[in-house]
Amino acid sequence: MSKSTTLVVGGAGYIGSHTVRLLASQDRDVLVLDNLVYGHRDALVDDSVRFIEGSLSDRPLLDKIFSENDIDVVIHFAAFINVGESVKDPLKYYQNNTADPVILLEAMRDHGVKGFVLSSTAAVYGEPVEVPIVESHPLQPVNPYGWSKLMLEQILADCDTAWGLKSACLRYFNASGSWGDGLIGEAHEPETHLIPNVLLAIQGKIEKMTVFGTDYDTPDGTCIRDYIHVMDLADAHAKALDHLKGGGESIRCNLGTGLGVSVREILDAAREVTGKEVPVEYGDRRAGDPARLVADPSLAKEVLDWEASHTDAKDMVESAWQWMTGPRLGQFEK
Ligand SMILES: NC(=O)c1ccc[n+]([C@@H]2O[C@H](COP(=O)([O-])OP(=O)(O)OC[C@H]3O[C@@H](n4cnc5c(N)ncnc54)[C@H](O)[C@@H]3O)[C@@H](O)[C@H]2O)c1
Ligand SMILES: O=c1ccn([C@@H]2O[C@H](COP(=O)(O)OP(=O)(O)O[C@H]3O[C@H](CO)[C@@H](O)[C@H](O)[C@H]3O)[C@@H](O)[C@H]2O)c(=O)[nH]1
Repeated sequence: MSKSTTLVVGGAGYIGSHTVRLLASQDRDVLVLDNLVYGHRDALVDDSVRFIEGSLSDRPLLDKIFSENDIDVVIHFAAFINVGESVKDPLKYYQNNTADPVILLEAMRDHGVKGFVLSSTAAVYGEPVEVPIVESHPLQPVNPYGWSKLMLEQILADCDTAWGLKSACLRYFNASGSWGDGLIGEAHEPETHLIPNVLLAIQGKIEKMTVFGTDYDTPDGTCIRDYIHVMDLADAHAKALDHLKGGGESIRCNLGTGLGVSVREILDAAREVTGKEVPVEYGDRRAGDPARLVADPSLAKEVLDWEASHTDAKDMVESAWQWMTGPRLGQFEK
């Protein structure tokens, strides 16, 4: 297998920085492009990783990058990720998550780069008609964020037909946890995700966390999600990279544990891990939240020989807590 360069777009973000660190630890040549709108330069902890600050829509910059490097696969993490914001400001999402990546794809086509790994999402399925969710489940997103990703999946399929672009669309469920040494972890601003908000409330960094809805048709009335450890996601990207470098066909698969965990179960896990009470209030449902999102992860096992190694919700919470109490206290400087 050749040691060509992997371009990681959005590699200074949460999932990207963990994947970049894993790839670097495997002695792979990695170049990160990130405009740092939400990412952190400090999240790239390996000196061997080259970094360029810039946007995926900057065609002259892309031409320079593809001309000067022997890039065979692009891993594309860069996107806006806030579902609620996508409902209020859909064009922001369609521009950055769907339209701008077309510029990246045009540059790839023109420079003969034919491998693409996409951060897709469980949001492409919308309100599930059957759980666990298999990849053949109807694709009916219920928000612009989900549509922005689904449209990009379709664009990738069309590029395969037209010029042989091979893609791996990885539909993540709920990313969580950290590298584990406190140097990198989840640092979204604003933070909307459940596990970090629970831990921020425990630390007193936010006054309290709100449970969005207790009247769902689930055993304890709160929403059920499939929490997948960020290191398992990173591992799946390494495997997807090998799949594409080895001449594999385009694939689309779920990345989850296959296990559903409720919001209340996350609160219990947080109490157990930290030994502290969670300052919590019980509020209304958040618009657009399906009651249950749980992956059937068998296809990923079949096509990538990948499966989650962390399956206990307590592990995910403990790992997030390690980041928030580690040397950087859950914060990047820049
Ligand atoms: N976090 C989750 O639970 C989750 C679940 C499913 C899918 N995803 C997808 O995974 C990907 C990564 O998510 P994350 O949680 O790491 O988000 P993140 O915001 O931490 O990372 C995204 C990175 O992309 C960069 N970026 C955004 N637009 C850019 C542009 N135009 N040019 C260059 N860089 C740009 C940001 O600066 C940031 O560093 C996203 O595509 C997201 O939709 C995330
Ligand atoms: O302060 C909070 C935050 C969340 N929740 C609930 O916790 C669950 C998980 O929410 P969150 O952590 O915000 O993740 P999701 O909304 O499930 O979305 C994540 O997971 C999806 C895939 O399942 C991806 O598409 C999204 O990008 C990613 O943000 C949901 O039931 C929320 O209602 C709360 O009760 N209180």
